[in-house]
Amino acid sequence: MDFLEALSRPPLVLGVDPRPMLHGPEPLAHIRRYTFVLLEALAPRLAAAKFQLAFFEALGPEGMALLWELASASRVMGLPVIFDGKRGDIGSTAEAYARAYLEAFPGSALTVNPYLGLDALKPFFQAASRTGGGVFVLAKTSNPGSGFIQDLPVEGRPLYLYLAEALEREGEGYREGTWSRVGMVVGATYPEAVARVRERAPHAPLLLPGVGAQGGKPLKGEGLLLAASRALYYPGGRPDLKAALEAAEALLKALVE
Ligand SMILES: O=C(O)c1cc(=O)[nH]c(=O)n1[C@@H]1O[C@H](COP(=O)(O)O)[C@@H](O)[C@H]1O
Repeated sequence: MDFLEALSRPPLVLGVDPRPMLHGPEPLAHIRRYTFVLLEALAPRLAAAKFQLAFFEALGPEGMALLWELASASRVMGLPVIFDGKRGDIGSTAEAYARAYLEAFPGSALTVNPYLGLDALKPFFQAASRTGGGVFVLAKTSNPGSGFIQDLPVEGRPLYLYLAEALEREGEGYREGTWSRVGMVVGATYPEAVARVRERAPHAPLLLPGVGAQGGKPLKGEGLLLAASRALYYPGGRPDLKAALEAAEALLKALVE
């Protein structure tokens, strides 16, 4: 399955950011069961599942084994997998990150950090091209302090728009029809930034995290993938299958109608 097919699925992304303290005396076993059931129930209603690597890394080697298992299961269910790792390094190391998360682990797409420059992003784009995957480059992040660097003025516009223009140009070489494999992350907490990035980068899939727990509201539009982690995975602050399904339906209703 090509990652770009995610753009024609329902525009909701389930963030899987497991907190072991919420899962009782045998947290890994409970996280495995809960996530499997949730994925099975929601797979046809989602664009993708997004696994935040930090939460699995924090569980040690067993956490990484669980990540592999859950991501593989998602792919078997026909659900694209976004690994949220915000990776970025010099080109030769970026190649290893790309192999790790777009090939060795069954990722369809990976979030990456642009701080090192375009040469350091290229290995990710090339890997995505090889694997039928996607890359989401951080443009305007959802956190309150993202403007410290990302809003700095560059030739009359904020840095994140300068970046969006450069990535739209770069992404042209990785475009298949309407959509490029070079996407961007823009926080749903900054709807005006989403509109400005979309204007400058009409072919970039945009991943919009920050819905719910961070105060972001559902935003509709072509190529926008709305991501929620706590609001979907822990509605009411804890694992709750029924409430999670209801939360997904409510978000989908707001997105599709
Ligand atoms: O790349 C991301 O997914 C991301 C980018 C961003 O700007 N803000 C952001 O919150 N995220 C991730 O999206 C998830 C948000 O979690 P919730 O606030 O629980 O929905 C976390 O896994 C964050 O690491």
